[in-house]
Amino acid sequence: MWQKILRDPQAATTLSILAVVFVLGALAPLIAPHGPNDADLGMVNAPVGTPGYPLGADESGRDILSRLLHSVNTAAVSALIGTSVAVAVGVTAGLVGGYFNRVTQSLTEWLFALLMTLPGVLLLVILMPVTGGDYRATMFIFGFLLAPGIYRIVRNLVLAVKNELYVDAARVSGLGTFRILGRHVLSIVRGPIIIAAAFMAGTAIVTQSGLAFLGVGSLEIPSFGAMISSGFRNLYIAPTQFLWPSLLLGVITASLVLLGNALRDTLEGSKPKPVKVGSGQRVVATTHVPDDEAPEALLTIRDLGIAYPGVSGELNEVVRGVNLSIAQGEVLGLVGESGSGKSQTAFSTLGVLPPEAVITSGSIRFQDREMLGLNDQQLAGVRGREIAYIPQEPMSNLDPSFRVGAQLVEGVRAATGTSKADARERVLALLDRCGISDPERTYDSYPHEISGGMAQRVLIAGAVASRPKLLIADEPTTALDVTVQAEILDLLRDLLEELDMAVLLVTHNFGLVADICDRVAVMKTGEIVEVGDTESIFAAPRHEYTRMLLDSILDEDTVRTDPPTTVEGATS
Ligand SMILES: Nc1ncnc2c1ncn2[C@@H]1O[C@H](COP(=O)(O)OP(=O)(O)OP(=O)(O)O)[C@@H](O)[C@H]1O
Repeated sequence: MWQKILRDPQAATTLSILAVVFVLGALAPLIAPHGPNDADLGMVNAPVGTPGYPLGADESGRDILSRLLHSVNTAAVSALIGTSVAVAVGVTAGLVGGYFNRVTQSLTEWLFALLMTLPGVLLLVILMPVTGGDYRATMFIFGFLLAPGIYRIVRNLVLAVKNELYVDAARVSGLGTFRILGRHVLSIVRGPIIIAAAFMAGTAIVTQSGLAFLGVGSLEIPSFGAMISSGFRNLYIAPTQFLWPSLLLGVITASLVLLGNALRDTLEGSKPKPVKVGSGQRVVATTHVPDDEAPEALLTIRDLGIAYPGVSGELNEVVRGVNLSIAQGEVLGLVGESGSGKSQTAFSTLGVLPPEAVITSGSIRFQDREMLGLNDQQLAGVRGREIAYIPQEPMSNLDPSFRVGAQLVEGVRAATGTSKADARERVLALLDRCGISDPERTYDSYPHEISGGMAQRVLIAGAVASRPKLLIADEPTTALDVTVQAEILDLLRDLLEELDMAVLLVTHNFGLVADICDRVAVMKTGEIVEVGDTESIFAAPRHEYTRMLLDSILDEDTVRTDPPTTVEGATS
């Protein structure tokens, strides 16, 4: 995290400025020529450059440079107290209010809503008799007034994260509440808290200065506010008295705000981004590749390279020099171990790689049209119409807020432009065709009301609705149980015959490959190692890795006694 922050020019510059200012402040007792309150009546309103008074002296003959240096310390202490109290109170209440039961949630919410209604600066002025004018006590109270900002951030993040599967997994693995909060929840809120703390430090400094400007607090304490107030009174006699503290206060608060912005860019930008449809993909490749493919090829992938930036910005290729082609009506199986690059290859064809992905080389031609470099609008004309997609996890591809029918109708209307009534008829017929026994009921159901197998049938119905020329199926049966897998497989086989679609089938499942694929491409660590028709790949695999994959198929009739086969570079 620190490496990332320091590599950002804005963060590095503002951090350096703040470090220099606050170190000078800390050294004030050693380097300041005078005490902050040492007055010399002979030096009243001494101009800039007076010997011993480089920035001049104020209306009481006090050295402005010395007071500035000591004021930095007052600002630092104010920021430290205000921010620490806000973070401690806000984080604790946010964790408790977000994680525990409804009563605790309502109680903390009510308390913090009440806190937010209090008039901040006015309250601090009113409480002066309580604080005795001590700016530290004032900043302590101000920390409570800042806490709702942190509380809201933490509470919302906790509410979002507490029902995640990994938090459930931690719970069932026996971790106590505080371990879960510390390990799984606090790590999520850390970034946003750091960002908010930077902004709050600036707010605390400005508020303390504002109070001092108004004369709230001890006159003995050197502070930017008190200096600005004194300079203000002398504005026409000695304008620079007003300039120096204003300038330094401006530099400190601007640096804190810019630092907060830079932290937000670096820390929030570092969160893993989900795959986004329509986010476009960055292509740095020259997409012109000699077209030596057979004219009947529907999809031709040539020399495809996909990379992701590593921690220090270097590109790591996860797909290299991939060549594939699929003819009209052909079913091509793309097999390989987990992480070999199958899904990346499929996603690049659909134009849905994550935004950080970079296509480093190659070309993807679909029906003689180059797909790489198309913008989202151009891709939208192809996706869902001519190229359709069936995902691995059907449930996560259906929006839980809408009924199944409404989601399918939306897709059909976008692809075909038919009326709502026609689209409904078509969807009901498709659901029926895809083996859903009560299409009307499924049409009116929410995703959580149907089973995984039904959800996959729904998505298959949606995918084939526009009679696409190419279907990309990413492990379409993996998330389903064995009997449902067989039914879905039957359905796919029937639909392929009926619609004469080409299919790119990404799978681990050799049974599925043997059943419906005409040809197979085998991928290993980002490269295609073997391509051939299904029969010859099964009968006589040429590559050692293909043999290893085939040898790993479980045989139901034989009890395996041999040790697992391995090849260099393959993971188990
Ligand atoms: N957003 C990402 N950032 C960095 N690397 C990524 C990202 N997405 C995928 N990869 C890497 O790309 C490689 C190929 O991933 P891909 O999902 O294509 O594998 P796969 O063969 O489909 O695996 P599986 O069968 O498990 O889905 C993996 O090493 C993975 O770590």
